[in-house]
Amino acid sequence: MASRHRNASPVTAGKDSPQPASAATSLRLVAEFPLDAPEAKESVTVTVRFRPLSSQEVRLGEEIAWYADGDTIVRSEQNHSIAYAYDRVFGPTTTTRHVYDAAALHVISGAMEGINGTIFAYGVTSSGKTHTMHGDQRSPGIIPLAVKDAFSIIQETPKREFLLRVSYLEIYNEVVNDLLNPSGQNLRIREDLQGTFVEGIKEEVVLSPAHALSLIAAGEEHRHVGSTNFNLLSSRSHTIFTLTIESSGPCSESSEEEAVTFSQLNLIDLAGSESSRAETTGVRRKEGSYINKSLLTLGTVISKLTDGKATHVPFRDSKLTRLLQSSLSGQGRVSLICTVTPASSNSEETRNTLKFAHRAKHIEIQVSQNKIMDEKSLIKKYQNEICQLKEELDQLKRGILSGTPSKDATEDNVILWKQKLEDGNVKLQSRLEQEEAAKAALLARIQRLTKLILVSTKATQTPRLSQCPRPRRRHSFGEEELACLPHRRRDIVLDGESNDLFVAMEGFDETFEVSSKGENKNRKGLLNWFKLRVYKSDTV
Ligand SMILES: Nc1ncnc2c1ncn2[C@@H]1O[C@H](COP(=O)(O)OP(=O)(O)OP(=O)(O)O)[C@@H](O)[C@H]1O
Repeated sequence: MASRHRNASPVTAGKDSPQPASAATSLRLVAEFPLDAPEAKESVTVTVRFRPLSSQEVRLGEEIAWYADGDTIVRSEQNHSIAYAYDRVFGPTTTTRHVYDAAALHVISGAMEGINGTIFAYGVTSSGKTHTMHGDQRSPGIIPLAVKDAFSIIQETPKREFLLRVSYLEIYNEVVNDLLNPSGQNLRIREDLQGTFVEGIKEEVVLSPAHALSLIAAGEEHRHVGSTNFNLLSSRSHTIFTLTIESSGPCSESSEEEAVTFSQLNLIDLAGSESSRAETTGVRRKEGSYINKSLLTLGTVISKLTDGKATHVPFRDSKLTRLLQSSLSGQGRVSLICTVTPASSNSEETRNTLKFAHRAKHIEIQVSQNKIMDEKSLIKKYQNEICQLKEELDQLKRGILSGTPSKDATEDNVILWKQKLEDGNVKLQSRLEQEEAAKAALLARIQRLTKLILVSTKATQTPRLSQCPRPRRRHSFGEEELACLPHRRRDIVLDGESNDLFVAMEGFDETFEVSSKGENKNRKGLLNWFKLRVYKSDTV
């Protein structure tokens, strides 16, 4: 698969400039799945995003220490010969949409085709990580933009069926907590042939962007956030939002052996690395030391991966690096967005971030499409069950019909049949009732399973849907678009039936109930705006 992003540009001169890339190490895990496409080598996409000086920094008379010199260079204001080069550098006025297009879009579209993807924001506290990953009402972040695009891609891909699941966790003081399930605390990280995973984490099948984002918003309620000297709403934990994508041809058309395409997209908002000036006492200091330790381990892992000689990479030294192991080992696309502040008071921290970013550029990754050949995939399980149930339903209907008089039945037969009933043939009556009940149960099961599988409505657009403007990636993430996405409703017509089935999003209202409870003062709440919109517009 062709690389869709730029390679590292050469670094400009300067005593502080990083050295040319050493031989990059690729420790790719062996994929369990057979691959039908040749693997392509890429490097991690590394971008740097400046935030503007805050009003407080302006008030304090802070000066600019680092600045974006064109599209790919970060330069020191004090010493112009010190400069670093990246795939892209975004100045303080760049919108998140712009960052998304350059740093995230290729990862999301790859994930929809079966290539694992990881995007993470790294930077000191208050440099703009959460602003970049989550965003706010005026400027949606990479997570909502990615979720929306994933559903748009499904809409643009007729003749393929998708199943999307999400999970959302935080690593707080080296403990993994499930943000979608408050009782899922201190979860264990396990390993199998496919890599590391969190045991017992809740995964929710999602039916629409609104559904997925309402789950994130609910999860945000549980995230650890606190006030520090530098940020009133500082993230005190790392969070990983995972979108698991399965897709395959439709059940009826796919042969038994057809593989399912499977991938995971990890969207990570790291807690900010903290300087010793950051404070503090008690809880905040403890949190800070855990955050720094895990980020230090991340830095060490990246150094080892890129120095070409390392025999041991200490993935196991922190929960964060353990969970990122397969991504950092080169399995799937990785995009690192380093957020920095131009402020002179943070000059040294910014330089450290820039060095970290530069090292990460030399990680080599292999891009390949994952396929599952067996029945492990959930989508295959559902598809097969739907086919089987439809067959059973057919048989049942044929059985019922054979027990009832046909149109062509002779008058004598009809009389005889009626006679039997009138004579109190209770057995036949109850068999009919039982079969009707079984038929209804089968139908209900088919409906429940079918609505979990997402398909493009392009081939079967109803007039109501086609009146809605088609979602386009370039639009802002508005209420109207969410309301008009096709995934809120799925019409299915079963053989011999003409049921127009409306999808009631099971669990959605319930989840929303939870997330729409009163405001949590501590919560960063950047997705709160979203919930309010959903509440108004998304009643299915
Ligand atoms: N690119 C930007 N444009 C405008 N405002 C920004 C930008 N980046 C960050 N900000 C603002 O700066 C403040 C701090 O940003 P944010 O909370 O995203 O930092 P953070 O890196 O996530 O911090 P922490 O690690 O402490 O959680 C917020 O008020 C945010 O709105």
